[in-house]
Amino acid sequence: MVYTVTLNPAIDYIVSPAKFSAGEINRYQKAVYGPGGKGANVSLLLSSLGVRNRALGICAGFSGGEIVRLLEERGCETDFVRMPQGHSRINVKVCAPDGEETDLNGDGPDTPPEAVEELLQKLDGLGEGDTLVLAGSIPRSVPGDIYAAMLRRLEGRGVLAVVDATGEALRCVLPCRPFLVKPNSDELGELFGVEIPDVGTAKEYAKLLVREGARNVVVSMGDKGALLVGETGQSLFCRAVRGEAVSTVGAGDSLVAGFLYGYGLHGTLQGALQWGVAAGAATAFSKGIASGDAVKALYPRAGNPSPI
Ligand SMILES: Nc1ncnc2c1ncn2[C@@H]1O[C@H](COP(=O)(O)OP(=O)(O)O)[C@@H](O)[C@H]1O
Ligand SMILES: O=P(O)(O)OC[C@H]1O[C@](O)(COP(=O)(O)O)[C@@H](O)[C@@H]1O
Repeated sequence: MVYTVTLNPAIDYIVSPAKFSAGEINRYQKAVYGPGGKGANVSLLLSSLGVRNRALGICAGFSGGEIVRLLEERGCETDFVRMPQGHSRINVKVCAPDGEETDLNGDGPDTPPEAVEELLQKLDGLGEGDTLVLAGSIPRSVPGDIYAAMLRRLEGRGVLAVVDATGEALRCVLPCRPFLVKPNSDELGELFGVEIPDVGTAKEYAKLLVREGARNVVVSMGDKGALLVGETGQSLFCRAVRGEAVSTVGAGDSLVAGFLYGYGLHGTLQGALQWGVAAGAATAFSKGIASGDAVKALYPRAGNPSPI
């Protein structure tokens, strides 16, 4: 069974004004909104692909209730810790007519240690055959090494760990030997204080994450595609599917969901990467997270990942 954890879920509110200039009134006609936050997005797409999973996390207030309701409405099993104070964030995504996207992502509500402890206890039942996806930002009030603490708590239980995090939260999980980490190229660059202009540079720095403990690293590179570097020295690149991007919000989370779906289907990193790239594109080509059917329809257009 796959479990996703979203410490900082959100309602994603996506608007596409006819013009967008900072400092001015920008009017839009219709908004698309849905449950968001990285783990929640992974759960949404896995459910739509028919992979049984449970979305865990911490939420608060009216928006937290709505996030859970929307997830369940779309077929997800949920088990969120609900906090009595504050409210989960509403992240506004502005898609400008020139294709540029602006994200306004909140900090999230104050999250006391008791809420975190309640969540940790929910993880105690995981064991052999389970996959745990830890994804997204950590609210300020929660210790920055919480993902590493979760993985240490599960050590020796045979749980496959996937981490989509940034900065120190990512770095400190590496000694726990996660099965997969998925920075995008900007996040990988930030970790080392460098720019990642091309696949060759991405490979060089992904290898360093493997040396620090990651078993596999997927570097997502937007409309270029995605690179995988594995602990066996294997590196594969899969070019992005060509098409017109509508909104790339959730493309990275979709890549993670597609990767897990493909890994379950084929049992190979190559198959996993190809499904991941198809899923990322399917979401980039739609507003909001793509449906499982859209991912399956796009899969034949995703090229075979090849050694690089
Ligand atoms: N414009 C696009 N066209 C085709 N595929 C895309 C596009 N943007 C993203 N993708 C696919 O989705 C994956 C994840 O997107 P990316 O933007 O790198 O992740 P994140 O959302 O984490 O920044 C990419 O590796 C790519 O395969
Ligand atoms: O937790 P963070 O890093 O603030 O990110 C949250 C945002 O990222 C998303 O999960 C989308 O992530 P990706 O575009 O990286 O896949 C949104 O749903 C959400 O608003």
